[in-house]
Amino acid sequence: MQPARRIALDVILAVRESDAYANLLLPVRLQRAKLSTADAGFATELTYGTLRRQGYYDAVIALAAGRTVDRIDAPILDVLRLACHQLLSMRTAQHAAVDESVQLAKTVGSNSATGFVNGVLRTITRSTADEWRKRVLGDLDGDARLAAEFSHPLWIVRAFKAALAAEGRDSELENLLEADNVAPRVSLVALPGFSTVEELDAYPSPFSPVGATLDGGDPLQLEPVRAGRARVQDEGSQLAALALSRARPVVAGETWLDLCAGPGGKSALLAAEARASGAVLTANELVPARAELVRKALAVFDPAPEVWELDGTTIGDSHPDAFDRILIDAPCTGLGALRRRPEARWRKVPRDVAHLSGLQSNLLDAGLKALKPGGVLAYVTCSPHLAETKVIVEGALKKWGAAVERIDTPAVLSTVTGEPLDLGDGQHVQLWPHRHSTDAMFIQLLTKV
Ligand SMILES: C[S@@+](CC[C@H](N)C(=O)[O-])C[C@H]1O[C@@H](n2cnc3c(N)ncnc32)[C@H](O)[C@@H]1O
Repeated sequence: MQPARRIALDVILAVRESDAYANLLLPVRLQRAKLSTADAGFATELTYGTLRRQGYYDAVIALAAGRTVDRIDAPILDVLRLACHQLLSMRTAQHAAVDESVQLAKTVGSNSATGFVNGVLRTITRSTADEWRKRVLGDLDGDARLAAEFSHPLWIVRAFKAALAAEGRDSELENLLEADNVAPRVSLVALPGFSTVEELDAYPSPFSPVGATLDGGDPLQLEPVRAGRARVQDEGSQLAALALSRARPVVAGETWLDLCAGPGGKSALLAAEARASGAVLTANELVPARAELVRKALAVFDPAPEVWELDGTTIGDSHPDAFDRILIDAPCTGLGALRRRPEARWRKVPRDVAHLSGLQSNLLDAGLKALKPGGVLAYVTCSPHLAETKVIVEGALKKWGAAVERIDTPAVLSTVTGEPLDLGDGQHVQLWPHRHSTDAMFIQLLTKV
């Protein structure tokens, strides 16, 4: 049995059985197995592609098996999904995909399950990928058709549709869903004062002045990354941190707070910006294990910024009118980062939005209390869901009345980026994978009068 397929199946099993994150577990398994570059690439495509397109493959499997997928043993269903990806989306030879899948099924199921896998896969091989597509889409139309075709839960398709419509970009929904199914290239940040884009031997990113894009290869092989002078970071995240640090000139001695800092990516960039301008950053993270990651991310600084472990919703009472700049990179559904977290779309449920939006409102309210009059606060999410973005900001503006004002965030970012971002109307920034090749990051700068 090919080790690449075994690894892909193990990761997919762990994602389902123990809520593992594929993007964290897979690199560990690949490194341990010492696969060749080609085999590691094959395992990666198999794992991520299967997880992303799971909804679509389930529809194919249900048709081929003549039963709904909830009536198939979960590990056997995982084997079938893996095979579907090879048969319908990759150029794997059919006999290899079928035979190896049957071998995999033997390791996780009974003899009868092995026969079942063989039968279902033989049925799938009798039609082309295009014929299966036609069968799956059948007479579906509208959002349901897009959900099936691009393998997204229907509620997420509808949330994206509403967020695009709010910008008059209704016609871009297919492009957005498609972009979620393509693995992004690795994006790096060169921490100012510690590294440079030139040193990273990568292409300068189009928008972030401190960003670089790798064409391929393992970023951990780069010395600046290993030393913590440069980091893997989505370009949208870089722009969110820079929108705050460069919103206006820094006065030496300013106090900055990153309220929800774990695992520390934006804190590291803010700390570098603070160091260069004489400001003092404090990071805060509720979850102790994640606060440790923040300390690790900040270890390159001497002295390293303090890391607190407070509940951010209490910061307004414990530190009223205390900070010149505050970043609230709020806990969110992460719907804007689906291309980087292949299984995430199947884990989220609509009630997550309701729970998180309450927390987001409380964090924003606390942050505004902790902001000095005249200070700048950046409210950021890596989700474009309106209930986590504009609705939260509008709620805070309503509550605070004339005491809080929006800052024209697109205007601020236009002074930061190399290329114009081509944003919609309004004072917020909504980045999009299909337009900017970034996560769908939302950024709103606010000031307290
Ligand atoms: C979107 S992540 C932040 C990502 C981070 N800014 C970065 O760039 O690496 C949100 C973080 O908020 C933390 N969090 C959740 N509830 C919190 C609270 N009540 N107070 C402070 N942090 C909280 C989560 O544990 C999570 O680490």
